[in-house]
Amino acid sequence: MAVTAALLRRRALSSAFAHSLFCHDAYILCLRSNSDMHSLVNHTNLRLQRDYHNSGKFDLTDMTHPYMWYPNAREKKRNVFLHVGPTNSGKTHNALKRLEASSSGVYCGPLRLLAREVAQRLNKANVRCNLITGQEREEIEGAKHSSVTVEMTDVTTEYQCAIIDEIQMVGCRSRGFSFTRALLGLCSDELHICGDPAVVPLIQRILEPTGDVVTVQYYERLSPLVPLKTTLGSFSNIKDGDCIVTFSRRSIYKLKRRIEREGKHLCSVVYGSLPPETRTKQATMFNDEASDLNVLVASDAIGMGLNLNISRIIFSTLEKFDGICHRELTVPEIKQIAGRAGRYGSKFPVGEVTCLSADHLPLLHSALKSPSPIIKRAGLFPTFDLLSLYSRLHGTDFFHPILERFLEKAKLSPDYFIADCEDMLKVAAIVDELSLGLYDKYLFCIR
Ligand SMILES: Nc1ncnc2c1ncn2[C@@H]1O[C@H](COP(=O)(O)OP(=O)(O)OP(=O)(O)O)[C@@H](O)[C@H]1O
Repeated sequence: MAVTAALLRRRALSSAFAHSLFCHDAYILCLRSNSDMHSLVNHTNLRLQRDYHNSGKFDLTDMTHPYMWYPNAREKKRNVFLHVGPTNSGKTHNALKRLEASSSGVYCGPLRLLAREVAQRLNKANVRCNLITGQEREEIEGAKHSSVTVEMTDVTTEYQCAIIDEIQMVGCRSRGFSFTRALLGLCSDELHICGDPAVVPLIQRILEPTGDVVTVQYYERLSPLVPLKTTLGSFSNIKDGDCIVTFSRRSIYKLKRRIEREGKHLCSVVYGSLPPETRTKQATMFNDEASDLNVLVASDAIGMGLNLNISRIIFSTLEKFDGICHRELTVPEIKQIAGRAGRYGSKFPVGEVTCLSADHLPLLHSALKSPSPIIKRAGLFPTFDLLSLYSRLHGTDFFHPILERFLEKAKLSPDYFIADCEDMLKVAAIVDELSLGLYDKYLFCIR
């Protein structure tokens, strides 16, 4: 009770404090009166530095030039290679070859499982490689390479070679900003970016003011992918190498039981909230010809980049709950998931795709034929430096009011959108109850 009362008192104090701070809108600063902030700015942000030198003022909420947030990267003229094409076209393979041959480097991917796959590949090729994700940290002595989930990208270390995989996720409303941060901030001589061709014009526009040299390489699919004219029909038609895709844990286990009841197959399961070791084990057992688990039931967690021995993808539905509402899968999502079938070099050189319900066949076929819609904007979120300066301007370490106010005032160029911060604001309200520094609060919110 006492703890709750203290927390409530603190929250009330925090909002009263925030209100008094924000009654007058003081986000245009004159730095001459604050040498401490001046030195912080000089060390952190070229844009602020330039505006300060021009006029003695800056607007902290001006996010129109995010490429200037990363002075280390801007000191380099990076050679950027955009590897774009359909799934299973060898984009990541070619980029990884460069990473393996480099003296230092980093792979930044969208999934823990993918980061693990790359770390294993490099270590197997005698290139020592750390694995760093939000949940795991496996450091290898003497390693000059790391494989990380994109949120863990280190924009302060210098690399010879860096990879950002599945760059089309730059347009994702909740995670896109981490891809933008890696894209603008990685301090690497060579930067390889892999993904869907729908993102090319946006990346070219975003990188235009950086001085980077951008080369685009287009790829073709290495093995055929055949959309079937008929549905699965009966569960007795399930065969080795099939992967049934569905979008809730409940239906994953329901389908697994349904298939195993036929008595012909045992199923591995892969979905996002499985602990990483379990997920890796399930994927490995499905890939292992000696294992009895020869059918996979999975969520869209298998959709990106993973190399699994899948012969046929069977969509149990083409709708999913995306955290806000039930909606139809998008064209890129359908193509991405379907593209897992018939991976080049796997046991099944030709991939097939179908679904359980005949009602879904027309959408499946048309999606596989359509180009992905062009991605027009990239996610953006203020750096810690900006929020830290903003909080010091307002003299508070309460993260929620700072973030809320900053986002309200933020100014962006047309190539960017501000990340969906609903969840971050919820986390900010909780971490404001704890005795943490602003940096820890920031990390809690963005990872
Ligand atoms: N030149 C090659 N030699 C041997 N194997 C290759 C070659 N190119 C690609 N592969 C293999 O083909 C499979 C698909 O390649 P890769 O993962 O690079 O495709 P991708 O275009 O990045 O696909 P996605 O977009 O689905 O991630 C991988 O198993 C990869 O190792």
